[in-house]
Amino acid sequence: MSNEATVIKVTGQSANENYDVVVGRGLLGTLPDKLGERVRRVLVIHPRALRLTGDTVRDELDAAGFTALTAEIPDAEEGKHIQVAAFCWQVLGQNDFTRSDAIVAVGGGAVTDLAGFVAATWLRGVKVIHMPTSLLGMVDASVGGKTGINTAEGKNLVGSFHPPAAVLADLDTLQTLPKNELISGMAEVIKCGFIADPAILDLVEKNTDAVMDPGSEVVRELIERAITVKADVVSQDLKESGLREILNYGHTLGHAIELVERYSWRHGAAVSVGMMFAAELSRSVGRLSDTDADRHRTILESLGLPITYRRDRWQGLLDGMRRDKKSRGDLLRFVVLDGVAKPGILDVPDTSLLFAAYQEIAS
Ligand SMILES: NC(=O)c1ccc[n+]([C@@H]2O[C@H](COP(=O)([O-])OP(=O)(O)OC[C@H]3O[C@@H](n4cnc5c(N)ncnc54)[C@H](O)[C@@H]3O)[C@@H](O)[C@H]2O)c1
Ligand SMILES: O=C(O)C(=O)C[C@@H](O)[C@H](O)[C@H](O)COP(=O)(O)O
Ligand SMILES: [Zn+2]
Repeated sequence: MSNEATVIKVTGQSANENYDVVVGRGLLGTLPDKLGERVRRVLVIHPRALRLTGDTVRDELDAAGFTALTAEIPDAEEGKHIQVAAFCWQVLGQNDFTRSDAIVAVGGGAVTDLAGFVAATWLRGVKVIHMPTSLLGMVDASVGGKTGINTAEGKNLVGSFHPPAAVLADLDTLQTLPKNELISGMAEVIKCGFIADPAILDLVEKNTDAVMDPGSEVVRELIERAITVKADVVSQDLKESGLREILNYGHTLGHAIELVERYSWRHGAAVSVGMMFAAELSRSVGRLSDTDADRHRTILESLGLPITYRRDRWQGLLDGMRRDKKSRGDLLRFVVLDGVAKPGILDVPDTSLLFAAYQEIAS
């Protein structure tokens, strides 16, 4: 097992906005260096479930001479709420955080999204470093600078682009991650396989047992490959003016399912059904072969990810999908595939096409 850290580089809009995504073990000791010399105060934001880890990070920073404190926030999507951001702003204000101070996010994607949003908005932008502890957080949420919170109307409807100064993905933290969370993260890994890196799909198909072992070399390779896909895309198109939309494969329906289910579904599970839908849509308009569409079903099912959704929820899903960020006026837009690693966009002015594709995955 390799103890060497892997560094994947993300290129920003200017040289001082470049940052490293470090994948390895025992990375906490490298945090002070990543924060840099100007930082004095650090707020470590973590969920209740990771109190011990958050406290360890704070103590390490204290020992390194920083003034560090923690903010404990509600778990999972409960944390991506305006009132939670307001609580963090209050802590920052009451502790005199200046523009040269910093935030460290310790947790899954919900924490990095919320902490990134707080960092983007405090004094109009302070430094944030992400220490993702879930698979999904490592391969997706901590990279690329999308930050956000949910509103009653939908997922991630408020947010901004605020890239981190560094991402430290410590593989050891995955040892305590519940299995369903590992599986959820695998959905985003597989998404990267379908949109850009077919080797990911081959690895998952050939190593079904090792994929479920967070300590395996296969999981490490999958993590590094998925981060590389994301880093390449966001380095070219940070603000989603074109290419970055491919990272939204499966998310138009996926986010609508999360909303309809009041966030009781894991993000990756919803994206899994969303990818099935996008594949059926791609097939129905003659852009994706039967073989490639069916490959979605077999690979997602092999990991225990859901591939169908309730027939009676169509209208609610359609309402949710209209608020997707890729929509333009009344036009719904979907990321589709013209083949594996050949993503494209489908404009859908007529929802009957969507309904027909939905019948293929409705249960
Ligand atoms: N900004 C982006 O580009 C981006 C990309 C993908 C997903 N997201 C967002 O990320 C969120 C999903 O992320 P997630 O799946 O990590 O969910 P999450 O943050 O809700 O974490 C999932 C659960 O795992 C727990 N957990 C995390 N790490 C753990 C560990 N090491 N040990 C034990 N428990 C642990 C959490 O406390 C939580 O209960 C969604 O809100 C999604 O919208 C954002
Ligand atoms: O980074 C991106 O861009 C993505 O689309 C990655 C998605 O996996 C992620 O869930 C993202 O938060 C969705 O973004 P949104 O713009 O649809 O809210
Ligand atoms: Zn996602």
